[in-house]
Amino acid sequence: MRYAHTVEKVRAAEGAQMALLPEGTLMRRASTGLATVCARLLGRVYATRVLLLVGGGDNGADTLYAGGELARRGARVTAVLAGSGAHEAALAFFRAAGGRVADGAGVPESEIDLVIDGLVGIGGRGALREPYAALVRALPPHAAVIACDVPSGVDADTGEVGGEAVSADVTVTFGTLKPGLLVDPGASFAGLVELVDIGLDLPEADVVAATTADLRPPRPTVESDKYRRGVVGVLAGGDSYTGAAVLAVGSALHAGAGMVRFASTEGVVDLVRQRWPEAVTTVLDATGLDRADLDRVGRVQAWVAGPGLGTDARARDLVLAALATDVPVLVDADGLTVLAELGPGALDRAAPTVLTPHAGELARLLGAERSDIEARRLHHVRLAAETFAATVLLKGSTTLVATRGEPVRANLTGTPWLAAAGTGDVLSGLAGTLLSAGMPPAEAAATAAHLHGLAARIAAHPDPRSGPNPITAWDVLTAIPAAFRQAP
Ligand SMILES: NC(=O)C1=CN([C@@H]2O[C@H](COP(=O)(O)OP(=O)(O)OC[C@H]3O[C@@H](n4cnc5c(N)ncnc54)[C@H](O)[C@@H]3O)[C@@H](O)[C@H]2O)[C@@H](O)CC1
Ligand SMILES: [K+]
Repeated sequence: MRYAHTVEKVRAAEGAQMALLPEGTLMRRASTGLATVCARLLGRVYATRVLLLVGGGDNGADTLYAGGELARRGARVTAVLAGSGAHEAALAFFRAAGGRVADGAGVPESEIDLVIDGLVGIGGRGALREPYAALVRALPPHAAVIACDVPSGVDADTGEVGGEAVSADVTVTFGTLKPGLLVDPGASFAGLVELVDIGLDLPEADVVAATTADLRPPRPTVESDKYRRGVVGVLAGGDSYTGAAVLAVGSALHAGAGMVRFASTEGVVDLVRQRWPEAVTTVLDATGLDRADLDRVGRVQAWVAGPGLGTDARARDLVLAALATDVPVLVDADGLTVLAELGPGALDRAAPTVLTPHAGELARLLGAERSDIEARRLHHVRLAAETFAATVLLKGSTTLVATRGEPVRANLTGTPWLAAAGTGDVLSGLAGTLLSAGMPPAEAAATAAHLHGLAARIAAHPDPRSGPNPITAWDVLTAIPAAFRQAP
């Protein structure tokens, strides 16, 4: 598991440690950790050319100490002092180790093997100001970049990027991850995140991210029968869209459902039955549906409502019927459009509800601009979980899952190829199956996102010796069992 804490919690934990330790101990732990990762990335330190971007705060100080350690090992290290002042002791250490300070305030025009970004860390506020922003723009495009603690320009608490930001290959972060390293857009600037333990004693995390080793997908035991393993009901498809139903049902089947019950209009039921004879299907009327109709479909342990459902009266009736049951309900796609019209009051129910919007759907649910959702993903996913009293899975390059009173879960798997039609239907079938197996809603949603991202990677990158290939939602669906094999 990876844990991220807000700046406030980090500062409190640092303060508590600093009161116990000789002055400068934490900074030396941090900078030695940073130098170690830099040396590893360089391979051979001697005679390499390293450029430091040094801000006026302690982030710059860490960078000067790390640069000094590299200079001692024979690297040619040049520091650009970008702030109005620099940490005196760190600068003295750097010079004594053989480090050079650049004459001008710009990026020197020499060859560079590695840039260490120490402009701002957790003390950064708002968009990068000049001259810092100009330095970031002037960085050579092909140099490897290691960010100290946080890529400068990324808000450590939120991942928001208000202007110029350093695009790092690796971020070496201290004590704990910061939420902005796990949440987009910040996460996409952080590259690989390496944690240096500086001995902080931290409270509960604000954002967490599971590794594949942390996954605990439900597995059948000798006592399991199809009912106890989980029966998932799928309400999907309509006159306009039929593929979504086929994908959601197929995904639920591949994710290990004991049984998938599917209900829709006759044409869609025919299609699903042809493709998935394993599914148990029911034809429902097009009008006047309510909870009694769902009872007729049969007992389920969770409902998935929405993929390809349309947004007409029938869709609304079906969503409301599912919400009127006493089992967990996942609302996706068209179901979310229907829900945006019904409002949060429709989710006043005892059993858990999971919503799986992309940024556009969440914008409709919250009455916000899509661009604002994308710029402030952490804020909006939390707001949605509060407003709708539901578990909210916000899709995107890093998917987030929020539930009231719990840390937000960030997903680390996936591939840009996943941005393809139908992959959302696959995710909802998968998450619905995990819900029906009895997983708590946030864990079911996060585990589904993780497996979905793994399946996409397996499909897009079947051979590690060659590059990735485009994928369809169908490829993701059929790779779900392979994704399960990677979990412990
Ligand atoms: N506090 C501690 O005990 C430790 C701190 N450490 C390091 O210290 C860093 C925090 O240091 P500071 O609190 O000094 O803060 P930073 O060094 O992160 O940033 C503060 C400086 O950046 C400037 N600044 C803030 N926002 C800016 C913007 N948008 N544009 C331009 N300049 C901006 C401020 O004016 C100030 O000079 C951590 O990120 C980490 O690197 C580590 O050494 C571990 C121990
Ligand atoms: K930095």
